[in-house]
Formats: sequence, C-alpha cells, structure tokens
Amino acid sequence: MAAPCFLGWDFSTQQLKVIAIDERLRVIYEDNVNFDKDLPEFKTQGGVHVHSDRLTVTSPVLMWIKALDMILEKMKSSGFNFSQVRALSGAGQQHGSVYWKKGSNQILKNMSPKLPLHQSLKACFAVSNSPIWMDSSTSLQCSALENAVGGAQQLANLTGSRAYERFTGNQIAKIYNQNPEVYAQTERISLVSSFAASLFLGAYAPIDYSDGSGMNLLQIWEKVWSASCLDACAPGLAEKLGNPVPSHSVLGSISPYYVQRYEFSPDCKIVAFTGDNPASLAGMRLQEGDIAISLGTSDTLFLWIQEPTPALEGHILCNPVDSQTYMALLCFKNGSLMRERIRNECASGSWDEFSKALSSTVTGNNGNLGFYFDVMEITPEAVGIHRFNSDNQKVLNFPKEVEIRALIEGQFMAKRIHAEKLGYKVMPKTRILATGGASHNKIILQVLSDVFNAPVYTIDTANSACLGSAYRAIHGLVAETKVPLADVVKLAPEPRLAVTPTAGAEELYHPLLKRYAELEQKVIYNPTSSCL
Ligand SMILES: O=C(CO)[C@@H](O)[C@H](O)CF
Repeated sequence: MAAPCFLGWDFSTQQLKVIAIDERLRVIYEDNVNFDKDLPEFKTQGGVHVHSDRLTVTSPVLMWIKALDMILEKMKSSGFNFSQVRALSGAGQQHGSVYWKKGSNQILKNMSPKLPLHQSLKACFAVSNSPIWMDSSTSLQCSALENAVGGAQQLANLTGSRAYERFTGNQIAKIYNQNPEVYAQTERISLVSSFAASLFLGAYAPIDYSDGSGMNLLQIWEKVWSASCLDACAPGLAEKLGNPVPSHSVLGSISPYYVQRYEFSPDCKIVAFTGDNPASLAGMRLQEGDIAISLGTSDTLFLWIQEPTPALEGHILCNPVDSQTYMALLCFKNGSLMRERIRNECASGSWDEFSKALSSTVTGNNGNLGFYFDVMEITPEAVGIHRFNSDNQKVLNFPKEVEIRALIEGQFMAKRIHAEKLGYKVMPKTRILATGGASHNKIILQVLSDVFNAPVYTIDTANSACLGSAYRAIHGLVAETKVPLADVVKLAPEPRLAVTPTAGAEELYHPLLKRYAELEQKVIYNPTSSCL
C-alpha cells in the first residue's frame, strides 16, 4: 500500500505550482508550469495582460485550465502515484474572478476522462479574460459602493477593508455596468481559489471565508454576504456566488474524471481552496500573537489577530486556519527598492557598509526620524522624503549614517504603528517571522526586534502558499475534531531564531513610536495642501 500523501496547489499570478508532502510533512514531489514560458500561445507577460488603458489587467481563464492539464500530465509521465493522495487543497491569487456560463455546472459534472480539461471546459466562461488583483480600473465602482453603505470606514467595519479597485465586488460591478448581457449569462462567479477547487470537485465549489474577505462583499463578523454590498454591486449576486464556507471545510471527494484519467483514489478529499496570502499564513504556521514580515519589493505584514479594528489602511480577513479569529494584511509599497536607493547613496551600494553605518549609530538615532516614500505609499497614503530632528523640526538632510538608521527605524516603526491600529497587540509570546531579502541581514533584523520588542525568527517562504495548502489538506481531514493546524503540522521544520531585543529598547522606542505617529499625520498626502 503506497504511503499516503497530500497535495497543495497554488494558482498564482505567474505560474501554477504543486507540492506533495508525506505524513511526516516531507516534500516528496514539486512541480510548476510557468504561464509565459510553457503556454506562450496566450502571450501573457508575468502571467497577465495589461490593457491599453494601463488600468485594466486580466488573465485568460483557459490558460489556468491548460496549465493544470499540463502539470497533471507531467506528474503522470514522471510516474507520480496519484492513488496515494488522501486529500488536496490549494490557493489562488486573491481577488481575481471567474464567470461560469449557464449550464457549466452540468459540463463540469460530466467531463469525459478521454479529454483534457480545457477541451471539455472551453465554452464554459462568459468572461474569457478574468480580472485579477493588479487591475485598478474600478474607481467609479469603489466610490459607488462606499457611498451605498455609508462611507469608507463603514465598509471597512462591515467587510474588513475600505473599497479597493482590485476587490472582487467592484470588479463584478464593472462587468454588470459595462456588459449586462454577459452578467445575465453568468450562472456562477468564483474566485480564482474556488474556481480551482471546482476543477477538482467536478462541480461549483464554494468561496471560503478567508478569500471571500477580499471581495468587499462578506460581513467578516457574521461570515455572510452583506446584502447592502451585494445590492450595490449587481442584482441577484447572492445566487451567483453561492454560500461561503469555513476555510477548513471538506467539500467532497475528487471528481470521477481524475479517478478515471489519472487513477486518483475515489476517496481523495477536496478541502476548500483559499487566497494565496491566507495559504501563506498556514504555510508559515503562524500562531496567535505572531507577525510574519515579508521584506520584499514591497514589505508585507501578515498578522494573526483576535479582535481586529478595521481601518482605512490594510485588510482584515477571516483567519484561514481558525474561523473564530482573523488575519490582517498590511502592504508597504516602499520596501527593498527604497532600502537599495539609500544604500546606493549613503553606503556606496554596499550592504556591508550599510550594516556598519547602522551599527555605528545609536538606538533611537538621537531622536532623528524619517519618512522615506520614493513612490506613493499606501500605508499610509504619502509620498516624498520627510526628515525631522529631535525637536520635530523639518530638516533637509541627515549625515549618511543617520539617514540609514532613520530609514530602517522609520520603516519598522510604521509597521508596528499600523499593525497596532488594526488591533494587533505585541504580547510576551509575540514572535516575528521574517522572510525575504533583508531578512538575511542580522543588523537590520536587530532594529526590527528592538522596535517590536520581540524575538525575530527567519523562515524560507518560497513555497509558503503551496506548502500551506498541503498543510490545510491534512488539517481539513481532522478539522471537525477542533485540532488546531499547529498540532497537525508540528513535524514541519521550525523557524530559526535570529535576534532578540536589546535590553532597554522598549523604553526607548515607546516615546519615539508616539512621535512618529504624530509626525506621520503631517506627511500624509493631501492633494490640496502646499508641499510641507
Ligand atoms: O492583492 C493582493 C493581496 O491583497 C496580492 O497579494 C494578491 O493576492 C497576489 F496574488
């Protein structure tokens, strides 16, 4: 009898990835299909089409389906034993939407195992090019939605976020506004995650609470669709969405299509798919009190939050591994490119020199504070470089080593301030899980640890969404027993402790954090005011 295994899928922007793990969580297979390289007939760049208006961004839904056909054939040719798969789950890029044409549920249910998926499903979509998270063409729909529910903060209180152009409700509203006949032909609207789950289920799969939190449509407290939001976007929308489900739900057994064509076991269970960021939270095995910080081109924070306070920045989502709690997502656009520009100007382009300069300056930088936004920042909405001395006077420049510390301390103080605005509380058991380029620099991590007064661990998250999906496949089989995901995956490799807080740092940063928050109000972008 072949040893049981579990599959995790990730339908991300640029590629389709799959990972197989055994019962001891060891990776026994992984593969990917790169949309640009392996499916050139779709002529995508980075997996997407940016339209001529520079605002509309879509991906061909048949490309995603062909990628699945391709990866399953690759697995079959490599001799992968599908019969050993006990359960599978997956992730999809958040916010993207798929529009199934009337009658498609029947086609899904009766796919012939003699044909690849894309041949059976090629006529199933009312919209061939799905809007995805990089789209920003729905500002009118965003304003209409916020007005309909009583404003941006009210919408955030209801759905966890103010209106964002990429969020699915606004995308659906645009399609209804611009192509009512396409909307009328649509029997079912899926997210990328629930669309992918539907392919394996052989029927329409429900949207899970966590990815559903990225639509501006789900009441995150009651976990039901908000009637006022649905009505503001399009008529009869509830029926087209179906009812949302807890993210750990077992949706059913795999479609007979896969049993007959690939020899999956008929008992292989499908666990609800979710968004890529919620799946990454599972893959990083975040627990209550943890903060995951991805230090990349943009810096992203994932937070596990018990009692969130939705704000006009950031996003509160239902937690994918514990439906009684929440997760927050904060994105800081000025991340590594900002750090590299200051490194080039103040440390001759050398990270060693940058680190030496950071080590040579005192914690708290003698009260000098800086805001560094080469591009329009989204958390908060601000742009430009703003420096203040210890008397809160604006200054035009700092000495190079002071500039370097002001940049790093400022970036991390902003993260703590905005995390706490969303309801996060730094607790004695708080761990920071750092990933991404800058997480290899211990001098930078020491500042992070001091600002948060918490130990910093490093983890490799290259496949976190895929791995998190495989973990969630295991968890889904036992979730009804209320076993937490952390217990199910305790055999996974532990994060590595990198640095702990410097004694006295908390007392020093406490007043600085307060000053930073006050000064931030002065630099926030106000198109009508003269420059500061
Ligand atoms: O828009 C985002 C999150 O809100 C992105 O991280 C997408 O999920 C990437 F696929």
